[in-house]
Amino acid sequence: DDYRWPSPLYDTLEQLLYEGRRADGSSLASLVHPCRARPDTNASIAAEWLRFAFHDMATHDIADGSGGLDGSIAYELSRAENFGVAFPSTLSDFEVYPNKYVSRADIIAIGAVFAVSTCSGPIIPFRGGRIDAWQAGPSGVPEPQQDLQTHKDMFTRQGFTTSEMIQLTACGHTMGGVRSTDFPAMVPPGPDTLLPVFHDFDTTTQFDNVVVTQYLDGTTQNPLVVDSNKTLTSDLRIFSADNNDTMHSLSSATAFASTCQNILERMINVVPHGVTLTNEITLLPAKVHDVQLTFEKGIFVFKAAFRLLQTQSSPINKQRTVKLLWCDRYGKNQNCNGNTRTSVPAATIEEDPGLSPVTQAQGYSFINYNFVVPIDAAGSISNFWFEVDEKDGKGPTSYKNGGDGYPVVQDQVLFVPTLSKAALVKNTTLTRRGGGAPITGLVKQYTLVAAVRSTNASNSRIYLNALDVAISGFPAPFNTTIDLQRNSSLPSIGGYDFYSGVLADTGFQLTVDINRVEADGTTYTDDFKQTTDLDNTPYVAPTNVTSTGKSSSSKSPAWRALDNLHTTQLVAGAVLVVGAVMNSLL
Ligand code: HEM
Repeated sequence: DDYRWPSPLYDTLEQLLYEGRRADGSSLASLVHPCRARPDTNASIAAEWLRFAFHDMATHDIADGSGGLDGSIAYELSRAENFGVAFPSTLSDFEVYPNKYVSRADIIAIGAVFAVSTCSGPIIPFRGGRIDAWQAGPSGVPEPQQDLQTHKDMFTRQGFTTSEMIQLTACGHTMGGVRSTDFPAMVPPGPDTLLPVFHDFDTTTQFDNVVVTQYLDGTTQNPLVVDSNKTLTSDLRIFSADNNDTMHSLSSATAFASTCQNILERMINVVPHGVTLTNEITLLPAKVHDVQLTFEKGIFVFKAAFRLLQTQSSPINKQRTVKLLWCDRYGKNQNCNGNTRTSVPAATIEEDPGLSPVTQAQGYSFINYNFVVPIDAAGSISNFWFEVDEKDGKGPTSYKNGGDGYPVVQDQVLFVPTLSKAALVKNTTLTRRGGGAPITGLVKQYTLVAAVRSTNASNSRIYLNALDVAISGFPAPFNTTIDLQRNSSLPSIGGYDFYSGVLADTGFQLTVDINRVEADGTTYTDDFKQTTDLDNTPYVAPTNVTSTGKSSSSKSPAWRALDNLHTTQLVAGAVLVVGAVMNSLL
């Protein structure tokens, strides 16, 4: 495998798929998992999500490359082919999840993967990289009153043969059913007309072959097969389109699962021409995440989380020790030429095995080792790695990112969440796209703070890009750039000055990239920072640091004094003092 950290696109997609949540913890998977019904209705959320993906895809034209899974369905809900309450509910389920690296179309695809696996179906391999259309596209989703030839032509246009049309429809119509609120002639409403009555496609709510076996043995109650109005029995026409050959081939549970896995994978990978999908996003056995060099309570800290897999069948090894190790970026210990720093986790977090249906179905859960360590600003940090010792006599295993460790790409400009904040304010400035009246109501006003390494900073431009694509109704992304100004109310610490800027946003997931451009054009970026917690970030105190390594004899007395300080453990409270001493030496 050629994965190397950081790979923000891969890392972000991997987290959403296998942890079920976006970076700030909001869980997409928990909306549907475990195979849930929508509160206050009888609807299967999994069925709604799977159908949503089909309807977004179904407009594809393989000849001209238009349409496909591109999120255009958000703008197509007024069409008869997309009618019913399920579509707006699903759209709002997905609303808060897209961001810089995950398109709404990728979320629709992951939604289909979750939907199938949470109801005990196969795991559909997932690739990311779909691109959102941000506007309505062509129409062309099948409707039940259309004749067989029309349906065959539509699936041919999408790139599927008759047999594949049968497979896809059977794999779709194994969950959920027809609802009275949408088709009252097929499904008579109950006494409460607002509460839909469902006639399910088969007698199970699971993703299974029962839809096929009940069709073949004549016991099916699928309204699209048995309704007395033969105009609406599209499943009967489709399932029997090749003398039931395809339906017979789907009758065993294993054949159904593997055929559906393949054909649904193809379905979610139907994208407009010109869109290139990533490689399959597979579960990383050891993953680094939530890495941040920053200031907390006046201390320069490095934070990193290390995620390991845990098989659900075996207990966590309580003897295991996990260490973070790192090298200084500057000074005599640069690149661990002298000392190597090390520390133990500030917190160990066992994750709920039900975090993502896909991970759970593979028999895994996660355990996270979260590190928070004080960093001597003068020495800073260049790269880090982990050592895991199971205490089984085999010695520690190193996790070095396939080589030289995990890089701390830069320390020149750093987001400082804990000095940043967000407040709800009355809107005065934001207007609608394309002009018109200002948006009424409250907007979130952010004050965002960056730490800037003081070296030559007066010649640099410090600015941030703020992006929010999770906006109600998806009118357009919020995308803005603001320059940050030196904030004199925040005194400099350890060779860093603080800069800040203010912006307002109506969306649900603002992320910022903080940039520093030097006079010679060199650019440093602290990429894709979340703004959910900011000054409410739960505080975890830094752990002690141990320094190991041989001391060279050819050092100045001042360096020896520092060595002593380091080997006797650099504690959180002492870091600023040390930083000051070393600054004066460098
Ligand atoms: C000619 C092809 C198809 C036609 C005419 C068709 C038609 C329908 C109709 C009329 C309903 C009932 C909707 C309602 O009551 O609001 C339905 C439900 C559903 N369809 Fe299809 N469908 C087709 C193909 C597919 C395919 C290919 C998939 C997915 C792979 C799919 C997935 C679903 C699901 C999961 C439901 C249940 C939704 C729920 O319970 O909320 N359908 N379909």
